[in-house]
Amino acid sequence: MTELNRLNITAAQESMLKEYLSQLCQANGRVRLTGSSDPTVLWQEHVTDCLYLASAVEGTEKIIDVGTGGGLPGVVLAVCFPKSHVTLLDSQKKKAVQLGKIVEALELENVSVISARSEELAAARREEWDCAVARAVCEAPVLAEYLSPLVRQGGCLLAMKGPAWEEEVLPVQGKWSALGLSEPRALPYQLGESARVILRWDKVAAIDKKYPRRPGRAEKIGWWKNA
Ligand SMILES: C[S@@+](CC[C@H](N)C(=O)[O-])C[C@H]1O[C@@H](n2cnc3c(N)ncnc32)[C@H](O)[C@@H]1O
Repeated sequence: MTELNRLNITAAQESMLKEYLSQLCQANGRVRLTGSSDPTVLWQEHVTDCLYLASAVEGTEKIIDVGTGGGLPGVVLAVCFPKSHVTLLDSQKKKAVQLGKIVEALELENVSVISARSEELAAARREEWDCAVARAVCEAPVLAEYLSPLVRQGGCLLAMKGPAWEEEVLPVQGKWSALGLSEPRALPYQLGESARVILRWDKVAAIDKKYPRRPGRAEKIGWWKNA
């Protein structure tokens, strides 16, 4: 399999991302937005990681980052692609409030911050985005149920995953069409010592009207059990 490359950024983008990390560390003192508050660790393990995703979404107009927390990967994508519009979504209001302040301080005009669960947003703004991305939110099958109702037919879903990704997708093999999706494709890359992948599903058909289900149903009753 061909390895994914990290997106090359300009000096101006690098300096904006460093400013983002500085804002993130300050905000972390108010609300826990990310595990580490060390800018070097955040750069090496978080921003660098998201730059691999960036090479997979280049050219996409409307992106939504579901479960964005402190803005990862969405803020990195917004800095890399000023012509794209990036929606940052998190169910925790206190995180969204702090993230809104970071976005304002960075003067990022191509970003919206929304506090809601993905199921609520998808009910109101069904299949509106070209691409939905997520990092460290939940296992792939549940995540796909969150993301698919937000994405238009012809768009794609991208999930950043560690080495255990195969265990997550195996039980659902051959069933993804129930969510209007192709079988997932793994785009591998290496982050330091860690073998990682971006899982990509193409949205090949409109999703059934029963999705999104009510908030919380996706974790309780796996969609694939009846598919
Ligand atoms: C572990 S954090 C990951 C944050 C960030 N993506 C990162 O890589 O650092 C997961 C976030 O997903 C949010 N989340 C979980 N399920 C969600 C849903 N259905 N809709 C919106 N946000 C959700 C949580 O509130 C939490 O902030």
